[in-house]
Amino acid sequence: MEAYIIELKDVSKKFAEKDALRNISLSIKPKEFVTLLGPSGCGKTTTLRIIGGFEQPTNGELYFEGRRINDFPPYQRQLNTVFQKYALFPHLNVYDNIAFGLNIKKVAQKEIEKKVAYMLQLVNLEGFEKRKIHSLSGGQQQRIAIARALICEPKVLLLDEPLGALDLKLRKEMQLELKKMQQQLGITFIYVTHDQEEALTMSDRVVVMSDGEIQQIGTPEDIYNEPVNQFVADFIGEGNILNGVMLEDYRVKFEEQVFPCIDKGFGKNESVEVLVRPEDIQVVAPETGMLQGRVESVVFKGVHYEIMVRDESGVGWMIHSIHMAKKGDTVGLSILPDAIHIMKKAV
Ligand SMILES: Nc1ncnc2c1ncn2[C@@H]1O[C@H](COP(=O)(O)OP(=O)(O)OP(=O)(O)O)[C@@H](O)[C@H]1O
Repeated sequence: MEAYIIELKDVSKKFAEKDALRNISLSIKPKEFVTLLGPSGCGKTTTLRIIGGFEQPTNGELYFEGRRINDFPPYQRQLNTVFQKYALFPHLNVYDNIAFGLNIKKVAQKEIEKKVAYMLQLVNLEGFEKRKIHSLSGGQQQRIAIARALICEPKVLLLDEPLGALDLKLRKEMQLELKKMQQQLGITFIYVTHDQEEALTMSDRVVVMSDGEIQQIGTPEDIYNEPVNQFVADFIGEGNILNGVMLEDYRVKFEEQVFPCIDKGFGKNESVEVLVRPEDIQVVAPETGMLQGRVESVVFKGVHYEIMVRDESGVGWMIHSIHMAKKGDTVGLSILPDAIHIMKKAV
């Protein structure tokens, strides 16, 4: 078996004068759950459409199990797509919608019955065979769309914001269900979303994109804990980012406690960005803190308090803590060296 099921090599896409994608290279392994994540307009859908064969790259190569497929039409690629809008046939019932692809292929009716039953069980809608599409909720319709896409057993399923139209609670439920389905079937999923939490919850690897380029590819832990630049740090979760810090100043500022993390290939006089996540800062007594400051605000967020502290040099710090603090109090802030992430400064 090929090491990669899908490979994009230096893929670019121009629409008129607009660069929608610039030199995208991406290798996806069989059975991986890979998510393309980024803000609106960054090129996620264009990447997916190029993989699906609905769009031709302006430059670059596309491989499926090691074979170049640039010139293959969509129906000759062993993949299928689920869109945000379910695109079901309103005049057919649930059974006929799911069976559609197999009917086209003239598969025996007995076989189709068995497979539709399995699919309905997989998407948790047993007994829905005869239901009309318009009588289903949004979540149910999307499950049918997923069943319809999976019944032909594609090797790769492309999903373009498939949960975008659902409310938050249902979305979260479906995230877990989709992940379970993907593991059960052993199919490669390439998933598009602009929701960072969704990407972190579901993916084996996340591809963070901005403005037609890949910023970082990594496991959810990698991109959360070790973002390579300010864009990724900002987009994934919340963080305190100190801009343009000189490592020398920074060492002095944190009283040498952070010296170990300077050994990461950055020069001592290099200007860098420093990221500290809000949950990695502890509010302590003023005399024991690395920094001292005044509490500016405290907001209860359900699982934690969001505390804003302005330090003596005027830098504002956001802290997530399970302990309350009092507005106006002078406090100390303590940060473990491992929680201080140094990133390349944006050019
Ligand atoms: N058919 C097209 N003609 C011209 N420009 C296009 C076309 N399709 C996409 N674009 C442009 O290419 C860029 C990338 O679009 P794309 O739809 O891939 O982004 P996206 O990250 O999926 O955004 P969203 O989350 O809003 O769907 C955008 O600037 C978009 O306007």
